[in-house]
Amino acid sequence: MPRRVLISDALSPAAIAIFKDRGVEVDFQPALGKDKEKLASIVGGFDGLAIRSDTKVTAEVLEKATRLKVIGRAGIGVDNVDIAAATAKGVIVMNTPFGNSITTAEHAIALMFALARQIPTADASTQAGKWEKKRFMGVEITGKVMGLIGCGNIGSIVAARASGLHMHVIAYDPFLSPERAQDLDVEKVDLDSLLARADVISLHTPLTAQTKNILSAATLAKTKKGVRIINCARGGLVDEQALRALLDSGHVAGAAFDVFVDEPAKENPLFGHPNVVCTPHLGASTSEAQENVALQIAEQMSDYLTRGAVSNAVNFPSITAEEAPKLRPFIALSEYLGSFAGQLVDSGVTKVTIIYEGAVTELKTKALTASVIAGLLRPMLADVSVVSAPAVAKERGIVIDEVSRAADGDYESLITLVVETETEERRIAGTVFHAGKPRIISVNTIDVDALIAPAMIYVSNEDKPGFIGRFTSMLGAAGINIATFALGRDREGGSAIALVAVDETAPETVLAEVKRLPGVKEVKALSF
Ligand SMILES: NC(=O)C1=CN([C@@H]2O[C@H](COP(=O)(O)OP(=O)(O)OC[C@H]3O[C@@H](n4cnc5c(N)ncnc54)[C@H](O)[C@@H]3O)[C@@H](O)[C@H]2O)C=CC1
Ligand SMILES: O=C(O)CCC(=O)C(=O)O
Repeated sequence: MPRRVLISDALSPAAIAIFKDRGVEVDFQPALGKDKEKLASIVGGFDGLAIRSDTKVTAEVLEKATRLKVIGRAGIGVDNVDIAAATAKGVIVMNTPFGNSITTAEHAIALMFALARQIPTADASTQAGKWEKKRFMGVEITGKVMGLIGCGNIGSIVAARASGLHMHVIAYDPFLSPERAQDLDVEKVDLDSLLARADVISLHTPLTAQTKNILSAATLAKTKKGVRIINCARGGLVDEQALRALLDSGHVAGAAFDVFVDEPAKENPLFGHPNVVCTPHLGASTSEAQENVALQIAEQMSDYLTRGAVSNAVNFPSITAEEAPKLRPFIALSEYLGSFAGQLVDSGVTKVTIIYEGAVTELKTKALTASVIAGLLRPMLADVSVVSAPAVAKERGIVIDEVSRAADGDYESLITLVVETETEERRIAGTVFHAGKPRIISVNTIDVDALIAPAMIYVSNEDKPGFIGRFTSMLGAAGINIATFALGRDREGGSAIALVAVDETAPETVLAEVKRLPGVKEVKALSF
């Protein structure tokens, strides 16, 4: 079935051609994001949803998105997507972290000049025929201190532009390393120093619990008199009421805001002040940036939907289109190992250790670990997916340990899964041979060599003569055809296992009969 993508915001039409070239069907409805009900009513028909900031992908929308595999945000901030709900549904959320950074940094600089020279009000006054030269006395930018709160992609571009304007740039960003600060020619400072020293403060952080109201009444009170404040990042970083009070008192000389606590902002505490300049979330709105992000998101989404490549996902590790085919058989193996263990354990899983050995360690083991966990949890939770599994496991307090080491045996690549529950430990190992077929090569440290089949029977028994004959006759008498039969034992007369592929699932009654055979310790029907 062809993959279908819904574009529900005003993305550059350049995206459409990319989707079509890659064989993905597109429905372009640029105003749909503003109509929550209509979006929810049609989203169920699509594998991908491409958005900007108007579309709010809430848990309610995701509830209806029964076929959705990927949400692509043509831009940076993904705060209009309920990531936790998307992850829980196994939907990948990807963004384009760099495509609009330059444009947004340029907007911050444009707003700084608009404030310094009062360009919007001077323009309105001049065009009204007033010629008020005395009213619009500005300030020079050269030699002033630019204080950046957040110095990531956009903040560092603003830093470079501000340095070019002969400003002295200081930055407060706990995650900015001293080396990076030095490379950027930025002085790393604490927040209080920034507040005390900056002539212009520009915010460039995401909105998080730590950054919400980072400029509050208390911190704004520590700013230098005459400071100008620019917010091109996210509404909510600045307490708008507190800022208005300081604009009214004259402590803050000007504020330029592109983003607001409530958007679209129809009313706002900052509106109407003569020293305030506002734009309607235009930071990313240049034709260059919009083309960049539209092309990039269309490529990323198509690559995921048609080739399994994952890039710039906020809820899954990246996998390139070249890696995807190499990973695929190991993803299958990982899911089988997890599923095998999940079908064997009877009580709550407490810890999962996955040991990667040999060539497989070169692959994206995070994706393999997610696949193991998905396989493990699926027998208990039907809806779990590779994307949601790690979060679900964490929610349930399952400890996940990943170990990578050099090959130490007969296999080029080996994955061993150890699952601990309150009462037992299970250990299952597998590999992928050159033909790409996953195989189970040991169960509870007993060597075996079994291909995986949709229906299997696992038996653990004492290694005594007569068991195999009785077991196979029992299956034959029940009309169950054996496809393949793999045996293993730890030593003569010790513990043995059988992994039998059958053409149809063995009924409980047959399993109960097998269980009654002398020396049988455990019997399970497995399905993959
Ligand atoms: N107005 C618009 O149209 C646009 C707005 N944006 C927004 O701009 C913001 C910045 O984007 P990028 O630079 O690409 O993000 P980024 O992730 O590259 O940089 C964010 C920086 O904030 C820092 N940070 C995080 N918590 C902090 C804290 N508590 N205090 C100080 N610094 C902290 C991080 O260490 C990081 O260096 C985002 O919120 C994004 O959504 C992005 C594009 C367009
Ligand atoms: O798409 C837009 O216009 C908004 C861009 C934005 O805020 C972002 O990329 O974080």
